Amino acid sequence: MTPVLSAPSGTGKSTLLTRLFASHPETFGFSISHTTRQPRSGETPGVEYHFVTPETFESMIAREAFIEYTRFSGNYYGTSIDAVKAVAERGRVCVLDIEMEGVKQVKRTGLGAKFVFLKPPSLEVLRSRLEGRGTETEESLSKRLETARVELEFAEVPGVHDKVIVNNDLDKAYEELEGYILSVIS
Ligand SMILES: Nc1ncnc2c1ncn2[C@@H]1O[C@H](COP(=O)(O)OP(=O)(O)OP(=O)(O)O)[C@@H](O)[C@H]1O
Repeated sequence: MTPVLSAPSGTGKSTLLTRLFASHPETFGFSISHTTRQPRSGETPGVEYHFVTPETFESMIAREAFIEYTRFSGNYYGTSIDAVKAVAERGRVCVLDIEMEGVKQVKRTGLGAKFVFLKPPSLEVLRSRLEGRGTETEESLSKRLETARVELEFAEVPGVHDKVIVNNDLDKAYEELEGYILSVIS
């Protein structure tokens, strides 16, 4: 059973998953995604992401190396089959951290998955979190907010997600996420 966590960018997936993995270091493992975006300061190739060129990424698409991939804000992001296998080979549960298009693709693969959607309290709060993180330009901020609107609409479709958690109070959201994920993997 693979837990899949999705959310609009900036909702708090990385924050919550970092906490989940730190609390249960023996249980979980991140699959390392591929991306064509530039590393941000403090990011190490092969740790947060495998940073690759668009040419390399497209050759991986052609040989069907990805479980899911998306083009977002002008860059590709994808989860390779090998990256997920690498986690299982270490005896860990792989939690997939992906966005809406990835959710649709994983649904099509027939991979045994439980879909958890993390929801921002509102689009206004999401905007201020993205601004507070200090990683966005005005242009990338409005792109992310527009994408978020579409993702929130998709999340309303009945049956798409097995669990919806609103990330308002971080500690409460964490407890809900931890409780749910531990229950589906045991
Ligand atoms: N419950 C919360 N209350 C207030 N701030 C929060 C909360 N959860 C996360 N944040 C803050 O919101 C910002 C975005 O969180 P984070 O980087 O974890 O989002 P993300 O969903 O992983 O985004 P991306 O998909 O773009 O990587 C961070 O600065 C984080 O500290």
